[in-house]
Amino acid sequence: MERYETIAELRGALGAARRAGKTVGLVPTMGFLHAGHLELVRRAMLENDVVVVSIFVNPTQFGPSEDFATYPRDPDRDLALLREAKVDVVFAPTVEEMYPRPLQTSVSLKPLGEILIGKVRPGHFAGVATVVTKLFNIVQPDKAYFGEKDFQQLTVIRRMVADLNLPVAIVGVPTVREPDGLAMSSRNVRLTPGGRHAARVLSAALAEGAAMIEAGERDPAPVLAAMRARFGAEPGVTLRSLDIRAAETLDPAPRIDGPVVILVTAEVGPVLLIDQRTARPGPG
Ligand SMILES: Nc1ncnc2c1ncn2[C@@H]1O[C@H](COP(=O)(O)OP(=O)(O)OP(=O)(O)O)[C@@H](O)[C@H]1O
Ligand SMILES: CC(C)(CO)[C@@H](O)C(=O)[O-]
Ligand code: BAL
Repeated sequence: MERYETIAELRGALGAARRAGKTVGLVPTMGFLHAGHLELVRRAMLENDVVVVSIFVNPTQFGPSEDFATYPRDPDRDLALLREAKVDVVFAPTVEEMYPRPLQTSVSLKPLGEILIGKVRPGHFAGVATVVTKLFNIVQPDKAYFGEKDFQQLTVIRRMVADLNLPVAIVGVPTVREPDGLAMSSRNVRLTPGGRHAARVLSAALAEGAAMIEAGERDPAPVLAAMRARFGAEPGVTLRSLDIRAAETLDPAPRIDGPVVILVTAEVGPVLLIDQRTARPGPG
């Protein structure tokens, strides 16, 4: 496995692979790897000759009062896991390498990047879209892999790629979960034992909501009410947002007439968790 910190070194190595006719897959991450990331890596390794995993905690997608400084980091463990997974290339740039001077250029999506999580984290998706564009330009992958757990992020990136005709295929990978249903996330490590137990309510409420839709419920109101009641019965968790949206566009879904996604944001102590589940309306 090769590890590069500079864009020039990485480009040199990938140029040789590309001239040899090899396909390149990119898995962008912020490190502190878990089985969810490793599933993205596994998919990428099945579908490409060379796999690049980037590890970069991107400051521009964090708001001033968010957790950039305390975001969990463990580069040595990450490298050991990627070596064990037989990844070809790790790109782990410094902030100075990615942002040698303040950017005057950015990619932002309106309204897609400003709704839902974009409303709670102003500027977040502009930070994500811009750094992902930089990573695409640096690596020039044939395919790039993103988790469905960050459903709005995946939707933003698909739309950006379509709008700007970026020559990369986006692959969405289903959410990897703990045995009790909790979506794996780097931030789970910050949960107290009580918080970890309480956090099961996210996936349990999503399962209940999806089951109602699949059983034929076409009105979002009773689905949202049943899910809110579950959160209400779990004092360790504060529901921050709960939405049912059209799965492809994230447009509001006043009636459930096609595939939808249920999106949850909740606070467990100081830890902000997100989860999602898609559902197709069953015969009502
Ligand atoms: N449980 C999971 N299953 C599948 N993919 C995942 C999972 N968790 C994260 N990913 C994906 O891994 C990529 C890198 O995510 P990131 O490094 O931010 O990890 P994370 O666990 O989502 O961290 P965070 O605590 O910020 O939510 C993203 O495309 C993300 O959607
Ligand atoms: C896509 C990403 C690596 C961009 O910084 C980040 O938002 C993440 O880890 O999901
Ligand atoms: N996985 C999303 C990255 C973030 O929370 O900033």
